[in-house]
Amino acid sequence: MIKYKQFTDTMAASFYENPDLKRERQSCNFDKDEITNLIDGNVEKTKYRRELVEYILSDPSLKDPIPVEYLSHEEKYAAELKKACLLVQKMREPVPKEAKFETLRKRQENGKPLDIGVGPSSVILKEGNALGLHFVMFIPAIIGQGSTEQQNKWLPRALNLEIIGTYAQTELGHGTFLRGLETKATYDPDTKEFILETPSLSAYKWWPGGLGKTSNYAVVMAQLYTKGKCEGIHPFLVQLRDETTHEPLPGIFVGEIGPKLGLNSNDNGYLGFDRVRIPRDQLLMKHSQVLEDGTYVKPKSTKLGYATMVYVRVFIVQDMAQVLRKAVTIATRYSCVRHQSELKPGEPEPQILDYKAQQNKLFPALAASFAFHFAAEKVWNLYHLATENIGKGDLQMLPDLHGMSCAMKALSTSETAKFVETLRQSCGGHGYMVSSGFPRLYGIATASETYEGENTVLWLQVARYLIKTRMDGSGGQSVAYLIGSNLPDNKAVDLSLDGIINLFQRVAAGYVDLAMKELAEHGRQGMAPYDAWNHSAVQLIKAAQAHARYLVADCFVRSVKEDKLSGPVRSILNELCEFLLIYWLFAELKTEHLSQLQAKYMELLSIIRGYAVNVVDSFDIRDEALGSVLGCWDGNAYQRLFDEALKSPLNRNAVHRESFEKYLKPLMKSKL
Ligand SMILES: CCCCCCCC/C=C\CCCCCCCCC/C=C/C(=O)SCCNC(=O)CCNC(=O)[C@H](O)C(C)(C)COP(=O)(O)OP(=O)(O)OC[C@H]1O[C@@H](n2cnc3c(N)ncnc32)[C@H](O)[C@@H]1OP(=O)(O)O
Ligand SMILES: Cc1cc2nc3c(=O)[nH]c(=O)nc-3n(C[C@H](O)[C@H](O)[C@H](O)COP(=O)(O)OP(=O)(O)OC[C@H]3O[C@@H](n4cnc5c(N)ncnc54)[C@H](O)[C@@H]3O)c2cc1C
Repeated sequence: MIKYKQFTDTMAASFYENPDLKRERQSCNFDKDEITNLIDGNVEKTKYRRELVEYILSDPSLKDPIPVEYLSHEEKYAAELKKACLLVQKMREPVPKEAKFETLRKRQENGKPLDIGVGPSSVILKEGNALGLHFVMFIPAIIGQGSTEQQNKWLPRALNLEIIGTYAQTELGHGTFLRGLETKATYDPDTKEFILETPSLSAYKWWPGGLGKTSNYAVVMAQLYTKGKCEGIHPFLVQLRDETTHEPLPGIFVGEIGPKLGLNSNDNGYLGFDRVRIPRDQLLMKHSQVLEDGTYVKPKSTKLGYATMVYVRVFIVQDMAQVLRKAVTIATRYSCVRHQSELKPGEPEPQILDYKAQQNKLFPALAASFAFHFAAEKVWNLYHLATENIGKGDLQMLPDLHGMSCAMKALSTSETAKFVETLRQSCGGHGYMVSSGFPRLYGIATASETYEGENTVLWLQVARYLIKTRMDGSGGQSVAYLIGSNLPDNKAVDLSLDGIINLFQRVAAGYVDLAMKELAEHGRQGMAPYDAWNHSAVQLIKAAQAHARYLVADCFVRSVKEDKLSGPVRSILNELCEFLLIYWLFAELKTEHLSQLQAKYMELLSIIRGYAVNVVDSFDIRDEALGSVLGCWDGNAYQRLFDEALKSPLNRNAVHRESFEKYLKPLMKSKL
């Protein structure tokens, strides 16, 4: 290892706490645990999560020997898969009898497995993991699409990881337009089997997570043909690889699609079929069936086959709140310890956190992390209620669930991606380092804008629901304000939270009406409805976005009003809520309202400045989980940046001998 002049000794560094951070923490005047518990769900859940994270992090076999970024594509996959498998094994073993793991042990003694979940697994699996799709889509697809018999047969094996699966829907030629998928499953009544076929290059499945090398099964979405008729896309449970040798089965062409912008430990894959036969009972038959003679039994709604996507859209909102909490923790702590430039002439360089322009970059993201947390809770509850009703044959809530999950998925992912980039910029040059943690978070946020429904496409689904509601009054609870007499009144702007929510409704309703006008105008000019829709897309998307902001804002306001909060935490959340609402309104309002809100916005910047560091501390993210040299709890950013740089293989020797001798030296010695 090459030498550098050392300024901090290692022992001293382990007791270090940056004085600026220390000062902020000493002036904390609220109970940080209250916010931690709020995010976890309750005190018991916090205790469980903390023990689980400690349990995972204290295992040396789950640590990365070197940062994964220095590994090759192949090594990255192998290293992260190894950790994922060891983690699953660890969760099955009895927890040692140590006081610090008491909650975990009791849980096991009560016959409850240790549930890894999103948060704890992401503590060590940060680059997208090959088993993720198995838990997030394969198992939910069996539950949501399989009959009771099918669930009894397949779920225990999947839950035990005797089989590992993915969700194979997207094809090279089609991702958004599901009716255009080409993979065929043709029923053969003689053998009582389906024959799976990939009829063209564009029909190859392309993208599914964990498909390339890891999965031996998949839920495959294919066009169902029976009795010579196409009945549309349906889910089939298909074995891809031999359960012992892991070799692909005959007629299966499977592989990995190569490096991506992020999530590179996940072996996203391709898949083709050459007349692969599967038994009839591997069509997942909860909602529709093919009888032995080939008779097709229709579902109550063709959209029930899309339910796995709805589930994951809901899941993603929760994931985005988590990504935002990490990104804003990094940027806020770093802004507290970083001093730059001159605020008052001749005075010492201030903390960059004191610049209003910097606060304007950080605090909207801080507030939004709470907004998406509450939105995720709400849409999660709605999902469970709607699914329960669907189970009883009542599909009434389906359109509202679809509208709400699309709106919240699209807003949470697009805002998170934008905020992560702004937060990266807020850390100047150091934010551009991989060791800052931002590139990984950006990789997740931008992928989420595309997967599980590309955002533009989801905005247009929301717009379709808004326009329909405005026209025939048929929509559910989330769009009730657009129906006839419920329309928000045009009273003067009132700056209470309820007043601002009323303003959000007015803005959204205004955009919906503008879009309707535009559609009608195109119609009058003789355009066909589908052409008019295409020509009005810009306005329609604006309406959908304003509606989504209203939905999330409304959730935030309602959650802040709940009486379980203490006075100090309630006022912090109240201020953050008001602040975000004003921030979002700035994007929508005309100048006459702006000056009223501008003063309030600037006042809130100063108030939030007072507690921002303590609020991000209360997110309670361990340094190992944050994965950022800039955002560590102790604020020792420069030392950590340096230590991380020294891990670069280029620093093993003072001279990179081979390239110097072979290329640099001859170049420098050669004459023109
Ligand atoms: C040790 C390891 C431990 C691991 C532990 C794991 C823990 C987790 C780890 C990490 C956490 C990470 C969290 C997130 C991970 C996520 C991973 C995701 C990976 C990605 C997967 C994918 O991308 S899968 C593929 C997704 N694809 C899509 O989403 C396609 C998008 N397209 C569509 O949805 C449809 O085609 C579209 C809706 C756009 C149009 O459909 P179409 O049939 O053409 O319908 P249309 O004519 O437009 O409308 C008709 C009618 O139907 C209504 N409708 C449409 N969709 C729905 C629906 N889903 N539900 C209800 N109704 C629907 C629509 O509104 C219309 O109604 P009417 O107006 O006619 O009334
Ligand atoms: C990291 C990652 C993981 C993924 N994992 C999986 C997985 O596990 N399983 C799986 O099946 N798939 C997976 N996918 C695929 C993903 O679901 C699709 O990429 C996504 O649904 C978008 O579809 P597409 O790629 O066909 O884009 P396209 O639909 O071709 O979009 C291209 C452009 O066309 C626009 N467009 C398309 N249709 C319309 C329209 N009607 N109106 C206006 N504009 C339109 C879009 O807005 C976009 O700008 C994954 C993708 C990524 C990036």
